Amino acid sequence: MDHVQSAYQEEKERLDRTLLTIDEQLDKLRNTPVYTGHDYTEQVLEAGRDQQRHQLAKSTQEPYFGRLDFEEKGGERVPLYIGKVGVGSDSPQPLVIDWRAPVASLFYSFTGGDSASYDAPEGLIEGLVYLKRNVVIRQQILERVSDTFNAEADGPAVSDEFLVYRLGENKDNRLRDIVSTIQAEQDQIIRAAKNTALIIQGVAGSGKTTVALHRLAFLLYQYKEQITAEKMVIFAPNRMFIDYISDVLPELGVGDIQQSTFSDWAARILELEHIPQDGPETYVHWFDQGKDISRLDEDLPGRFKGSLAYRDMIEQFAEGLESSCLPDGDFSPWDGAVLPERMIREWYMQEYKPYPIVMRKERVLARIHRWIEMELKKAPSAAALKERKTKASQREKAYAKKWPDLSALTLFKTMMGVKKQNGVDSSEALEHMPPAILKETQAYLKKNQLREEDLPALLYLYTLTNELDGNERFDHVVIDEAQDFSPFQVAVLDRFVKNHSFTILGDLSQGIHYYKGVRTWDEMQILFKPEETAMFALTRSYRSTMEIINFANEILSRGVDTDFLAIPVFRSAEPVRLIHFVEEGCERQAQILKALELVQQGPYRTVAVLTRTLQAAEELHAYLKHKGLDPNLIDGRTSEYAGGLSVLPVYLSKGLEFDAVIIPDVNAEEYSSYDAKLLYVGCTRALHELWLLYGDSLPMYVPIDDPEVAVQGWPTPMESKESN
Ligand SMILES: Nc1ncnc2c1ncn2[C@@H]1O[C@H](COP(=O)(O)OP(=O)(O)OP(=O)(O)O)[C@@H](O)[C@H]1O
Repeated sequence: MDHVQSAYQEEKERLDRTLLTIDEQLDKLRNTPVYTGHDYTEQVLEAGRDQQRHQLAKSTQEPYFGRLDFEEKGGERVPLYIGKVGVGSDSPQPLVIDWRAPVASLFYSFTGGDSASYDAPEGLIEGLVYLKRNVVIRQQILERVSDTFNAEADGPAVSDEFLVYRLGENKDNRLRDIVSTIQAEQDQIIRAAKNTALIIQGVAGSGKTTVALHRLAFLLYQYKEQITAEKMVIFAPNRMFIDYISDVLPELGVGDIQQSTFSDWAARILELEHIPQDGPETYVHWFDQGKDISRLDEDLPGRFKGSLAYRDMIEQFAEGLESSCLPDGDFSPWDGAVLPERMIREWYMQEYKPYPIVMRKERVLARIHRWIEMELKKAPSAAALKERKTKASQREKAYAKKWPDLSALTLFKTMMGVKKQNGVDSSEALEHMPPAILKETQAYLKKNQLREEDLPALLYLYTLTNELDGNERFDHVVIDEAQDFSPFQVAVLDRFVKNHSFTILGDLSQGIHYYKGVRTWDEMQILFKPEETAMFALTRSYRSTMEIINFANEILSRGVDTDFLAIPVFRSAEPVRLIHFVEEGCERQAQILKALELVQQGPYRTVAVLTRTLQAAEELHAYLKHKGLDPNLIDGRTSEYAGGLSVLPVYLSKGLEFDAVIIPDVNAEEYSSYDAKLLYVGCTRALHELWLLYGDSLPMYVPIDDPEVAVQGWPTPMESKESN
């Protein structure tokens, strides 16, 4: 029997034994009567049994995915089986170890060599690794056994073979977990300590979103006593993206973590009736009209309203509120009774000083109410009492109205000079506003409109004037696509999260929303003290083939000055294809259809056509439908991702991935010299195959001259056959 066969046999026997033991454990649990009484200890025990029942039922289909043979210094060599869920046993060695347990980190961090170590609660544990093995089990059937390290057979290196096999698979319409192939650079981020603002620059396809989701699952396991799922949140760029990633956490056995867009969350906190959210109109404005972005920068409303200078301006305005809130004059509930201003001021400025201003206002008004009630007791007759009560009620209401309305929205309008409020002066703050931005903001505020870019300011005003309650505070915040977030947004979120516990992930090379977001990570890092933050880089791209990554890298290095080029995993497939085609009307669409039909002959489950504009996507979608295909249009309003064939503008493809991608209209006219990043984003969406169709003039950053990275022309019939 050769090595592969004997390894398979060995694992098959071990799997049979494991499944049997899990069955026995499950039987035992199922035969234990469910406790329904009122005894608290028994209830806790029952909850534990219930969770165990669930976990065992889950692990019985695919109990583990990896094996690591480890010999702890001074101990014996033992095989450790690693799965999504830990399973105990009668012996000290668990049957299956949870992938998040300290010892399981060896499975991911070990990159070959003579010795290995991992951090355990009791300190650093050292030893030797003999074997690292991947096992694929599907519905209790052992499908594949693959050794990525075998000290006795292959020598010192860990091979990528299993990873490449996994990456070569076609994707369905959801992001998946990667527990069986987490790479060392990713594991380091997943297991990083909780109370740090981690900032991760990761190239396209380096697993940022995936790593963030695994990190949440890890944190919940590692800090189960300190944090809860409901108080963790992942901010994603849009609702469709949330749908796209929504399977990963349940696959990892984790529920209840909030997944939201910043706008949805902000609107909830601020109790806004309408959610100000960038939609198709905003995108068409910024993306479809080919802007010369060299002229734009700090004067962009999104950039200014995301800056720390703007935050400071708001802070200054909020500080001024303290002195302008209290109405002038004594309070008199009826003629002859007076509560002197001096008294009210003392309550407001001294007794209630420690509280935020909204609470101070509430407390002062409540105190005045109590004072009125005391005074009423002194009324000489029932008739006088009645009369005083009526008067007091009117005057109390009138007095309350003399205080400014401190809701965040009204304060914002006041600050912008659109609403007048007693004594509140915003002139000093407004001196810092660029006049054009102020004018534009005033114009839409007058129409009772708000924009997404105003949400950080509103939230900041809210946090400066209110006390956040426990339910509003997060244990951990993940920001995905963070290059499109502003420093001010992060500064605001920092007030909502405990201990700066952030995972902030993004890719500056994909910063296509140039009208907002950051240009360097320093813009965010300066929000934290050096000991509160750490920076990581993910440099390998796992999504796309070598051919696609090399091609996309060329676009980036020719079109943008960048330090962030992706390193591909050694996975080779079809060359990138550049096709010169006729651009006119129907002919153009017919050729896109032809490309699509050729690509769809491949074994792909998800294919996308990425157009330059929304209008082009709508037209192509209609055409393909008319031709009997079943495409899904993604237009910026879509909240579910259906997979299959998608048609969408290239700027909406960020974060998504498809087995094959076709990008039509790659012309210098459509993709100006400022759009290299946009095209880079489009190209890096493809896992296995990428076609670009162009008319007369390709943008100068597209590498047409390098046969190493792309071939030209339609595939010959021979090539089509070979590729299938
Ligand atoms: N260690 C890994 N093993 C297997 N697949 C991986 C691994 N890391 C990432 N992937 C896969 O690579 C693809 C890209 O992952 P993901 O979308 O999380 O990357 P990203 O960095 O967020 O990408 P982008 O910034 O381009 O949107 C996914 O299909 C993911 O499953």
